[in-house]
Amino acid sequence: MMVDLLKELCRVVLPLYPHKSLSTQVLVRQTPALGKHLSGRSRSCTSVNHRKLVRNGEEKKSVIWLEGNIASGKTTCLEYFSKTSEIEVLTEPVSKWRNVQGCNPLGLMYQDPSRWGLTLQTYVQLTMLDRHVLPMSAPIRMMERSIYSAKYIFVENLYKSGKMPEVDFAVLSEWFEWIIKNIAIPVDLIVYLQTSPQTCYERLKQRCREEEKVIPLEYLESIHNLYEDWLIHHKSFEVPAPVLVIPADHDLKKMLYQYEENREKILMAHC
Ligand SMILES: Nc1ncnc2c1ncn2[C@@H]1O[C@H](COP(=O)(O)OP(=O)(O)O)[C@@H](O)[C@H]1O
Ligand SMILES: Cc1cn([C@H]2C[C@H](O)[C@@H](COP(=O)(O)O)O2)c(=O)[nH]c1=O
Repeated sequence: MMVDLLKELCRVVLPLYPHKSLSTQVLVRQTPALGKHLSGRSRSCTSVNHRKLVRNGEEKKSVIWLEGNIASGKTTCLEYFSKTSEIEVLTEPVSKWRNVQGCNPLGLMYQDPSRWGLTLQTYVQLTMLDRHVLPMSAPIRMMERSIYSAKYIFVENLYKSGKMPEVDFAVLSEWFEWIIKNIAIPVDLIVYLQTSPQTCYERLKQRCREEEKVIPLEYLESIHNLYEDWLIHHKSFEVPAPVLVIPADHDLKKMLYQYEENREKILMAHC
C-alpha cells in the first residue's frame, strides 16, 4: 500500500523535476516503514508528519527567503548578494506574472482584483512552487519571497479587503494546504527587509512599473501590516524559520553597509 502511495505521489509531482531522474532526486519524506530505503531532509521543511517529496543530497545546503513589502529593496539586496560565490539568488518570477502566453495577470489583477485575483494568485502559487523545487546549484540559496508570503500576505490581503470571493479563497487555500502538506518547501532563515509603507511608496513610484501605477499608499500599508503580524508579532500564521530583521528605510549606501554587517548571520544559516 505504501508503495502504491509512493508511486501515486511521484506520478503527481514528478513533472516538477523534469531534468532529474526519479531514483536519485525525488524522495518521499521518511516514514518508519520507508525509512530503510529512503532519506528525508533533517532540517526545517515546513511541516512534519506527512510524506513529502524532497530532493536528495541537499541536506547541507541552506535556503533563505528574502521577504518584504513591494519595492522594499529585495531585488537590490539580491543583486548585492549574487556577487558572493556560495550564494545563488532566485528572483521572483514577476516577468511571468506580467506575461503568460501573451496575457498579463498582474495587470489584470490591479485593474479588477475581484475578477482576476484568483487567476493571478493561482499562477503565483504555481510559479513560486516551481522556484522552491528547483535543484540547488550553490551551498546557499537566497530567494525572493516564497509560496508562504504569496498566500499569507497577498491572498490574505485580497480576501480580507473583500476583493476576493469566499469561494476563490477556499479553492486557493485548499491548494496551498495540499502543497505544503505533500511537498517539502525547505527554509532555514527568513530575512525580512523592514520598511515603512511610505518608503515603499516612494520607491514604487521611482521604479515606475506600469501595472503598479494604480497602487495607493493604503495598499502598501495593508501589505506592511500583514507582514508585521506574520513575521514580527507572530499574530497570524506559523513562521517556518527564524527571522532576521534588517531595517531597510535607509539609503543605498547604508543598506550595503547593513548587508555586510549581516553577511555572517546569513552565511551561517546552513550551519
Ligand atoms: N536603499 C534604497 N534607497 C533608495 N532607493 C532604493 C533602495 N533600494 C532600492 N531602491 C530603489 O527602489 C526601487 C525598488 O527596489 P527593488 O529592489 O526593485 O524592490 P523590490 O524588489 O523589493 O520590489 C528600485 O527603483 C530601486 O532602485
Ligand atoms: C508574491 C505576490 C506579488 N504580487 C505583486 C506585488 C507586486 O506588484 C509584484 C511583485 O513585485 P515586488 O516588487 O517584488 O514586490 O507582484 C501579488 O500581487 N501577489 C503575490 O502573491
